[in-house]
Amino acid sequence: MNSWPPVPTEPPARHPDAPAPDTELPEHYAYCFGCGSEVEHGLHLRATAGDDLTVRSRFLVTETHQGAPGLAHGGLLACAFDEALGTAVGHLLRRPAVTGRLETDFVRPVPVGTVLHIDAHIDGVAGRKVYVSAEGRMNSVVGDIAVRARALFVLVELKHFIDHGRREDLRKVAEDPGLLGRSVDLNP
Ligand SMILES: CCCCCCCC(=O)SCCNC(=O)CCNC(=O)[C@H](O)C(C)(C)COP(=O)(O)OP(=O)(O)OC[C@H]1O[C@@H](n2cnc3c(N)ncnc32)[C@H](O)[C@@H]1OP(=O)(O)O
Repeated sequence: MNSWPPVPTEPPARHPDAPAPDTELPEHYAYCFGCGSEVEHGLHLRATAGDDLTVRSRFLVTETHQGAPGLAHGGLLACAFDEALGTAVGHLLRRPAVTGRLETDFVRPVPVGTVLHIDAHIDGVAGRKVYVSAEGRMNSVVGDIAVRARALFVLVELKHFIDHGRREDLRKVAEDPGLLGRSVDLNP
């Protein structure tokens, strides 16, 4: 395996206002496919702040997440890891960021009905680049590893979302700010 992080990094610092360990984290956007409560067949990931630079997420694989009969779709598993890794960056650093690169190793098939326990860890920061990794275990925090993932998130300004987001969705959020879970500082 290639070395990780792939470039020299600084040790990341947990933001002083990051949620305390064991805090249940709110969804970051009600219409997010990964965590949003308004997306009927979304992934509905739930996450808890861990110690230091970690976040622990749970994802129940349902029959709407199948790729082969009775088995989770790999792309949806990648989505769950994108969400879990992004949640760690958002809540622990409290800075807006987007996924620049995501790699996944699918180690075991994941049957419908499995709860994946995803432990994400911020590994290093280099300028705007944040390197994060995670392991997903089957049905328990000490279960067999089913998926491993590593990602680069890139810190962005809020302007990124305003410039690129669809107008009608931005308007909806402006009218009902409660749709955003406020994981990050909007005026850092
Ligand atoms: C709580 C929140 C949970 C959220 C979970 C879900 C997260 C998501 O799914 S986000 C949506 C998916 N991602 C996107 O839409 C991002 C689309 N891409 C972009 O907007 C841009 O390419 C973006 C912002 C990543 C980078 O663009 P830009 O701001 O111009 O910066 P740029 O200079 O190109 O890159 C910054 C650094 O990252 C590096 N980088 C960017 N992309 C990559 C990549 N794919 N691989 C390796 N390095 C990369 C660049 O080389 C550069 O490095 P350096 O600083 O050493 O020169």
